[in-house]
Amino acid sequence: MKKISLLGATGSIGTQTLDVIRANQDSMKLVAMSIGQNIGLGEQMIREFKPKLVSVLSKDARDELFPVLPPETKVVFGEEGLIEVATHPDANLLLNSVVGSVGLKPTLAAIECSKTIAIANKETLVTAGHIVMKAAAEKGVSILPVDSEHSAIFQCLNGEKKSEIAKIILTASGGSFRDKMRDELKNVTVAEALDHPNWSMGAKLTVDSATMMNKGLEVIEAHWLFQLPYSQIDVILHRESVIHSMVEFKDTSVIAQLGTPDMKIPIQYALTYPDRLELPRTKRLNLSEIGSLHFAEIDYERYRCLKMAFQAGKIGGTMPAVLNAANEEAVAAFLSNHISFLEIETLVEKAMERHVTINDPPLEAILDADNETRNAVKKLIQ
Ligand SMILES: NC(=O)C1=CN([C@@H]2O[C@H](COP(=O)(O)OP(=O)(O)OC[C@H]3O[C@@H](n4cnc5c(N)ncnc54)[C@H](OP(=O)(O)O)[C@@H]3O)[C@@H](O)[C@H]2O)C=CC1
Ligand SMILES: CC(=O)[C@@H](O)[C@H](O)COP(=O)(O)O
Ligand SMILES: [Mn+2]
Repeated sequence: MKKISLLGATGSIGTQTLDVIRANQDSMKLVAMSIGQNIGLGEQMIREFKPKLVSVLSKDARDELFPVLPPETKVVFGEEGLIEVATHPDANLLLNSVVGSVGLKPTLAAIECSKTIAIANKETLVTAGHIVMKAAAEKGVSILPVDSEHSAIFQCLNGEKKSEIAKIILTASGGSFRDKMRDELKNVTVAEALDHPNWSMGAKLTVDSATMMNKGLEVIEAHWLFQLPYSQIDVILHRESVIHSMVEFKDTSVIAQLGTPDMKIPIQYALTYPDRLELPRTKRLNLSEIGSLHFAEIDYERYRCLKMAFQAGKIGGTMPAVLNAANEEAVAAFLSNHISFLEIETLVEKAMERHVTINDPPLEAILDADNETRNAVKKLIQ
């Protein structure tokens, strides 16, 4: 039985994870979960899945939720609450689908308690991949990818030798503005940015997809998950999001993983690995219906966030945490209409320029870099 702690239950990945658990109650059980501010949806979920422990964003939210819940549900809050959910003694697997670098500490705490990690929260590996992977290796804990590209590569690598990989190739849809020239991006709106051509996802990730910072975060995530240098990680534009990523081997052979753009596929695979279960309500891939698949080279001047992410990854140390923190603040400011779309990349660039990298940083140095960067970016926005 998979006994699951779920962080970010009310989000896009969280709700789809609960769909998978609901359909597989004979082999999966929700033990603990966290929500943010969506108390209404959280309450419905608690009534349906009856987790023993729930974490909410704030003490006020806990006080609002606590009286309406069954007495056997324990409600906690804040950063400590996320850690309590991630380390619940009855759980054997953490699915981390909270958004942002707030996901890092709970992941590390769960590894310490020897839980299997199904990781959707890409910011965990972007900010502290070296610490997370080392801790997981020491504890003998598996880190199973949920992100569609990383799940694809994980599936392509099944049984293959790492020494025989030439490169991994992440596919990128190009996001909401892929058919616009760079100077057409000056006045784009939040609503336009949130209109992703292929995937339905949370707001932050949908904007990241439009700037291609998402692909940049995924490049860094792949570097840590598959322990490959950046010279062996490539990105290609692929409009349809049908090929979720590929691996090219030394002998030029390429293995790709395909499927309809439905996150329930990689979520369920992470929860059932190494087995595969039926996924009844997901549309089967019909290539003759799709007709043709398209590919194009990335223009790194058009997608400067992707270029900066490669730079941050290669610099290493605290720089990826700075890239990520600046991006989180800038995207939040764009979503609340305080800055324009193109200012996102300008703010990330300024944050990277002002930062003096600390190599092989301990966790405290990463958290400091994250915090300092957020303050600096907030000042630039005022
Ligand atoms: N959506 C997708 O298809 C994919 C997502 N991912 C990654 O998975 C993660 C989640 O993405 P997604 O589901 O789209 O995001 P959503 O914005 O849809 O959901 C985020 C979840 O985190 C909660 N949350 C937000 N901020 C905080 C906080 N400060 N403390 C505690 N909880 C918080 C939200 O609570 P509430 O809503 O209640 O406020 C919600 O439950 C991201 O890292 C993303 O990059 C990776 C691949 C695909
Ligand atoms: C579904 C998923 O994994 C997202 O992270 C996806 O990668 C977004 O697609 P693009 O960033 O390619 O637009
Ligand atoms: Mn992805």
